[in-house]
Amino acid sequence: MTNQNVIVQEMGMAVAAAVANSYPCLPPRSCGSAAVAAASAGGGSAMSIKKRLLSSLELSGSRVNAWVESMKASSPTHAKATAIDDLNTAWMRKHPSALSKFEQIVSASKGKQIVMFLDYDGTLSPIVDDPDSAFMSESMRAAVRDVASYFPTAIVSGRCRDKVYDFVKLTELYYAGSHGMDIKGPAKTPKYKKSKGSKAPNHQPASEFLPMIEEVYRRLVETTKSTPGAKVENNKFCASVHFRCVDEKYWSDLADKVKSVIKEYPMLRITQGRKVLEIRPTIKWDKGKALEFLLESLGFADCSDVLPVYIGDDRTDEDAFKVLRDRGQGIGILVTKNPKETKASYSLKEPAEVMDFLTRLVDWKRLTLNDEPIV
Ligand SMILES: O=P(O)(O)OC[C@H]1O[C@H](O[C@H]2O[C@H](CO)[C@@H](O)[C@H](O)[C@H]2O)[C@H](O)[C@@H](O)[C@@H]1O
Repeated sequence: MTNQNVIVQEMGMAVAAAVANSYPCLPPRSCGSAAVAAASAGGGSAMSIKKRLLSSLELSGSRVNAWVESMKASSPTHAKATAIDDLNTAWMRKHPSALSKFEQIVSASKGKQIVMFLDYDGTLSPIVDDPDSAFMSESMRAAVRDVASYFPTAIVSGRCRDKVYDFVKLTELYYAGSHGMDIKGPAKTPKYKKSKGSKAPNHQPASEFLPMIEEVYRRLVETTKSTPGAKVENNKFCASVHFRCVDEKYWSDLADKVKSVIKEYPMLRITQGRKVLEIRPTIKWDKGKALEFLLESLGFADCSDVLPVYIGDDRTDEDAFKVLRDRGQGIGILVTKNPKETKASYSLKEPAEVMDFLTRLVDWKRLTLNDEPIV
């Protein structure tokens, strides 16, 4: 892994840089400079120079338009803004808002059981500097509780299961912590009708890595303690090294420190999240596998009458979006304010929109249940 691909960049910055680099900086010399030269050559007062300059510009007709367009394009702010707008529009066409396409989404669920999968950080709680303070709001908790009373609902997080449970505090949910490597079913029996063949899903496919992760966590804490702002989190079956509060000038150095520890553990790999490096076992298990495992445990393996809906904001959620694409089943929704390469079909801008979406889903479900004939 090179320094470049371990240094974490949020996508918006990368897009802006690409846009800035792909635009010319100067207008064509011929139009503007010819007009100025003509004006200066004639001599005279500032006013007459301005008049002649204007008439020269008027006379040039289409060339003037070209110059103005070129000037606009060369203005860094305008060029960037226009190009970013174009990118946003094209991206939104490919990944429309799940709120504006709500009807389309619910009509895809006709005759199917929705199963809801929710990432935690950046999806149910806003991104904050201190990972220990990433609380979810009471209103979000209420929305998730309501959703879980109608649809099987799982939280799928990079955090260890206990920690994410401490934030969410809802016993009726399924939890898949450590990027899906620690799965547990609801402590409280959910209200919705369970499907035939569903079984309690307790699964820890990376349990033999526990001592190794513990050791690596301690070594990472030791190795990174000299980097101001660095923070290492023990997520049980994986560890996270946070860059968010580290000055960018130390990012390469911090990434090197992480690599120097991990190179001694060939059974571990490094993946990237939002200003975080995640150290995890090389086993073929991720959020996508967790989604498949949960669907199977819920009795929906190889079923056509299920509609998994996965909402997440991070690179690690892409494994789940990919599974949905490959199955040709379900709906992936990426939470992002900036265009990003993704396998998700829809988007939402931020956790507040996620809450709106969940609330609308519950309202829609209540309405459809009221519409059902009483027998
Ligand atoms: O799968 P997730 O539930 O999204 O967990 C992924 C990581 O999320 C947390 O880190 C991120 O959120 C922090 C709090 O907002 C933020 O400070 C950090 O920069 C983000 O990367 C969590 O702390 C990690 O352990 C998770 O792996």
